[in-house]
Amino acid sequence: MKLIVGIGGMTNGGKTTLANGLHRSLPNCCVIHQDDFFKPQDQIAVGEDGFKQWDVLESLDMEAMLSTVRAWLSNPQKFARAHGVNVQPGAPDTHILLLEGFLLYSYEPLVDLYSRRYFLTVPYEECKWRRSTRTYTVPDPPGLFDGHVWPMYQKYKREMEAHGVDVGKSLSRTRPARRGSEPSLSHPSALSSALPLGNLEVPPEVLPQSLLPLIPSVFSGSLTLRSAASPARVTSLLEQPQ
Ligand SMILES: Nc1ncnc2c1ncn2[C@@H]1O[C@H](COP(=O)(O)OP(=O)(O)OP(=O)(O)O)[C@@H](O)[C@H]1O
Ligand SMILES: NC(=O)c1ccc[n+]([C@@H]2O[C@H](CO)[C@@H](O)[C@H]2O)c1
Repeated sequence: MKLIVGIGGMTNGGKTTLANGLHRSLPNCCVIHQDDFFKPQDQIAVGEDGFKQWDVLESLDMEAMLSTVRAWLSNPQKFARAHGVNVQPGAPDTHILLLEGFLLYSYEPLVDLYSRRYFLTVPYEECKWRRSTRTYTVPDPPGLFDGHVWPMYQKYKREMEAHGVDVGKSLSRTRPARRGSEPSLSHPSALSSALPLGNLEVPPEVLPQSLLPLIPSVFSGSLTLRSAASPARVTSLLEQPQ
């Protein structure tokens, strides 16, 4: 069985931290980071506002990202080996691909491939503060967060909601797969079924509390937290009733 899990959401919501933690904890698990598909700096348009438009879909080479996902789909074992992931001989024949990024659900060819979509958010103030502590390969110019990053986040989230892209739900009950979409996962109704993956031990600092109720429905087996404390600041669309 092949599972593609989206770890999406706003900038600095903790996506990379969570994806890397799950990647370390799960067997036969690969991760693809959307940030690795930014176009070169000289191809990033400058908007009327004077800012380089890093936070729009056109600034990412999404065709290249889709090709990488297709390579995994066509042969997850080979993909895992090529990316230094140990394929565990005793583990069940389940392969997981984590896609991590801030615009995961806005690119039509990918949107129906997910078995599960997560969307991590934190409040505006927390996001702005975290972002101010980060230095990207191209550092943020003054005013970028309020002038570009936050408005684009709101725009894409509104569009995602308008298109009915559900997050945090078993996708066998949500959008039907587009006919003829290639590649597709073999049996959508099987995607939300329990997977015998054995124990998943996740340190609390990488697992927001709000994700706890949902993780076991994707990754069965037992979920162990190494300590009782867990960051509580992460809020999420996941908390919407299903
Ligand atoms: N659960 C958490 N609780 C508190 N802080 C966290 C948590 N997860 C991540 N952080 C902190 O938030 C910041 C951003 O984390 P991370 O790089 O994982 O976010 P991201 O969503 O991948 O961001 P970006 O997409 O902009 O690269 C880091 O400083 C990290 O230490
Ligand atoms: N990774 C990069 O090259 C890069 C350069 C400039 C800005 N960013 C920011 O990354 C975030 C997504 O993780 C976006 O909000 C970009 O602004 C990334």
